[in-house]
This record gives sequence, C-alpha cells and structure tokens, in this order.
Amino acid sequence: MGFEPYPSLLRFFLRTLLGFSFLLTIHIAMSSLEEPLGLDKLPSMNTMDRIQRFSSGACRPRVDNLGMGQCWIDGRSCSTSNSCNEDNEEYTAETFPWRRHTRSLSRGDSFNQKNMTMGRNSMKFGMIDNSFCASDYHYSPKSNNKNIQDMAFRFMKGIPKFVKIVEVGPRDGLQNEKNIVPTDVKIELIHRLASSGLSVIEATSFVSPKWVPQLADAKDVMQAVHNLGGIRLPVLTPNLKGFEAAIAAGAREVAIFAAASESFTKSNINCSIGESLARYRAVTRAAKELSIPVRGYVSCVIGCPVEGPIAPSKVAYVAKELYDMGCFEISLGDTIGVGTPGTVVPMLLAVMAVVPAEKLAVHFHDTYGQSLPNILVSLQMGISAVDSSVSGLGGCPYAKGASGNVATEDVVYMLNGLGVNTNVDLGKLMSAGEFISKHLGRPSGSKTAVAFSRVTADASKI
Ligand SMILES: CC(C)(COP(=O)([O-])OP(=O)([O-])OC[C@H]1O[C@@H](n2cnc3c(N)ncnc32)[C@H](O)[C@@H]1OP(=O)([O-])[O-])[C@@H](O)C(=O)NCCC(=O)NCCSC(=O)C[C@@](C)(O)CC(=O)[O-]
Repeated sequence: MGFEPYPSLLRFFLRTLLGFSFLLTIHIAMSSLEEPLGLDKLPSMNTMDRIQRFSSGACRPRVDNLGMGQCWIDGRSCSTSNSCNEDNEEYTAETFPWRRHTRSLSRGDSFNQKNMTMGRNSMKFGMIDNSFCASDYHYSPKSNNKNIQDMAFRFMKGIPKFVKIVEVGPRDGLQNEKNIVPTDVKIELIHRLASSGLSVIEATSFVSPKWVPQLADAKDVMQAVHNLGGIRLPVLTPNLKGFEAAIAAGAREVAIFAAASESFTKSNINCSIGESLARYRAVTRAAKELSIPVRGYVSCVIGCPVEGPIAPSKVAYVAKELYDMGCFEISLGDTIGVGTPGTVVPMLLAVMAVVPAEKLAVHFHDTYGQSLPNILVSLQMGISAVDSSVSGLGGCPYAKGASGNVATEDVVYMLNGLGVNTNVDLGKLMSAGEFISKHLGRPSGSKTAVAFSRVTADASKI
C-alpha cells in the first residue's frame, strides 16, 4: 500500500511516530536503563512493527543452497539484497519434509497462516516494506485498539510464562579458553551462578584431556560442587569411560553430544554419526540402570564449519535417535551461530514433527548477533528451555570461528522485558559475569552487562 493516495493515513503515521519518540524519550530518561521496556509500555504502532519483524514465516532456507545470506520464500529465491524472484523450481513435501507440518501447525494457532505468509512481502536493505499492514492486517486510521490488542495477543500467545535457563558457561563457556582457568575459579563461578537463582548449571566435561585440556580438572570441579543444594549440574560424557568417571566424581545428570554433520562429528569426537549414536546408546543404557537423567545435544543444527548448510531433516533424524534412546531433553545447537529466524523456524518445524516441543531446548552461539531473535521465535513455537552462557563466554574448540554462546544476562533481560519468569536475579548474575570476565581479563560479552556498567559508571560521576 502506498502513502500518496492516503494523506490522512500519512498524517496518522507521522502523529504516531512523533508520539512514540516523545514517549520513548520520557521513558528512557525515567528508567535509566534499569529495566527493559515491557510490551505494555510500548505504543501500539511499535507492537505492530515488532510483530512484523519477528514474523516467523519470513524466509525459509533452501536446503540445497543455504549460503547464509540465501533463503527461499514459497518457491521464490531471495538473494542477500533481500529482493525475491519468482522461479519455476518445484519444491515438494519430500524436498522440505517440514512443510507439510508447517501447514498443519499453522491452522488456528498463533503460528498461523497469516504469519507464515508474511514472508511474501518484499524486503529492502533489511527493512520489510509496509505491505504487511496492507495485505495481512489492512491497517488504516479506522483500526481500533482491539485489532492492535489482538495482534499483541497473537505475538505473545506462544511465549511461555516460565523459561528454564540452562547455564553452560562453566563448560561450553570455558572449554575453548587458551589459558587454563584455575579449578578454584571454576568452582567459585559455579557457586556464584547458583546463587543468582539458576537451577541448571552445566559444570564440566568428562572428555579426553588431550582433546580439551581446559577441562582436565573435571573430577576436582565435580567433587567440589556436586553437593550444591537444589541445583542440577549436568556434565558432558562422550562415552562410557566418561560416564563412569562422571558418576564416580558425584555427577547426578549427564549430557551426550551428537551432531547433524558427519564432518563435525569426526572432528569433535572422532567417529561417524552412526558410531556416535551406538556409543550413546551404551551410555543411556548405563544411565538408565542408575536412574541418571541424560540430556542430548545435536550440534550444527543450521550449519557446519566444514559442510556448510545442514538440512533440517538431518537434524530431525539425530534428535529423534537421541529422544528414542531415552534423553529427557534434546538441546539443538547452532554451533557456529549462523542461524537466523528464517533458518531456525524450518529446522524447529522439522524436529518438532518427531520430538515434542516440551522436550526441546535451543542453544545459540551469537556469531552474527542473531541469538535473541532466534530464541524469541523458538519461544513463540513452544520451546521453553534455553541454553546460554554467562558473559557470552564460549565456543567449541572443534568449530573454527564459532563465537561465544548467547549471554545469559541478555537472555534474562529480554525475558524480563517479555514478562517471562526465569527465577534468575539479574544483578547477581551480572556479578558472576563480572567475576569471570575480570579473571579472563576482558570485557563481558553481554550487552546488558556492558550497558548496566556504563550506567553505573555515569551515575558515579554525577
Ligand atoms: C570422544 C573422544 C574421547 C574420542 O577420542 P579418541 O582419541 O578417538 O578415543 P580413544 O577411545 O582412541 O581414546 C584416546 C585416549 O583418550 C582417552 N579417553 C577416551 N575417552 C575418554 C574420556 N571420556 N575421558 C578421558 N579420557 C578418555 C583414552 O583412554 C585414550 O587415552 P590414552 O590411552 O591415549 O592415554 C575425544 O574425541 C573427546 O574427548 N572429544 C571431546 C570433544 C569435546 O569435548 N568437544 C566439545 C564439546 S561439544 C560442543 O561444544 C558442542 C555443544 C555441546 O556445546 C553444542 C553446540 O554448541 O553445538
């Protein structure tokens, strides 16, 4: 819809925009970054805009060429310049097995057909044009508050009231650090994280010290923390040897880690996907005998550092195998952080066709700054477990270029802003982040922590 034929609409937009800027200025001045803007505090135009930007069906990846700037929209290719071209390629349900599920999911749910078709809107320089209002919601001066409330309701509908955060800082966060972090510092970090209210903290890995020297002290760390009350402390175990060592050190929960890429599996655990699943079957059998819960990871759910794009069906296959062998939860890892909502949504749809959403967690690395939008769409799709790492520490030693995990502080800040409960005290969490960042001698990788420390520094100058 163009503006010219509708001068009154244009006036309405300008008035709303001015009103919004004014309100925002007042709010920022008053809140001094103390808390995120809640949905209820944002003017209605902005709510619409956000629904548009976070629309889940925007762009789905081509399985055969998912170069990270490439995507497809209902049979049309889209280049990195975000312009879409019609093409005549045939895309069948077999090529994209999640599409059938997309249609059935879309009926009558928050993740509905309207949202799925928003991707048809053309995009320029990263901004979706205003055709969303025209084609899908017919936004006009006559639109009343109810329409806007409906849209806000639809946006929030899938988002859970409580999100479980799985803190992976002491393990995923530290495993790639070049300088060995003293055992005492690791133990202190776990204590500080626990005191912030986090209920699941991945403590360490019982892997070969030749492969991951940073975690060679797994036994000492585990022995020191395993009695921390009310906290779950899973540890990574790549095989029976690791499982037995973990149990002997006091572990009461373990995690096994597979991948959807053959090349990554080879470089990470030195075997094929098939061999890794056989090893993990042995671990889950042993765990079952001891009533030890096992979490499963699938790495490279969007892309692999060696193979490039990974098909959602491969991710679904490995996730289902782990689920069938008894994992209580499957964490889907974007190991190199190349995912966007456009590629995360189809991957999740494929996995959700074979593993229930309530058994899934998401695990994003923040290489391209896409973790928060990726988490947001995951929540909208019914996932309520999110992995993150204090201060954004992390990276896999066997995934070159992989940056840190999404920062736990940033996840908690966003969830607070959405009114989602996490039971985590952001202040105490940031102090744990400050502790480990100081030790590592570098600034925090959390934008939230950096913003708060600036505000505090500015305030102390007054
Ligand atoms: C799987 C292995 C052990 C195979 O390693 P291998 O060399 O193929 O195994 P092997 O069976 O031939 O054993 C070689 C040596 O390792 C020892 N060994 C064997 N197993 C263990 C064990 N459990 N604990 C301690 N030692 C062990 C074994 O005893 C032997 O010792 P040696 O006789 O030479 O003295 C190795 O490749 C390994 O440890 N890899 C771990 C790699 C790793 O930890 N990667 C990072 C975690 S995954 C990740 O970060 C992704 C994730 C989960 O965060 C999600 C995401 O972001 O996507």
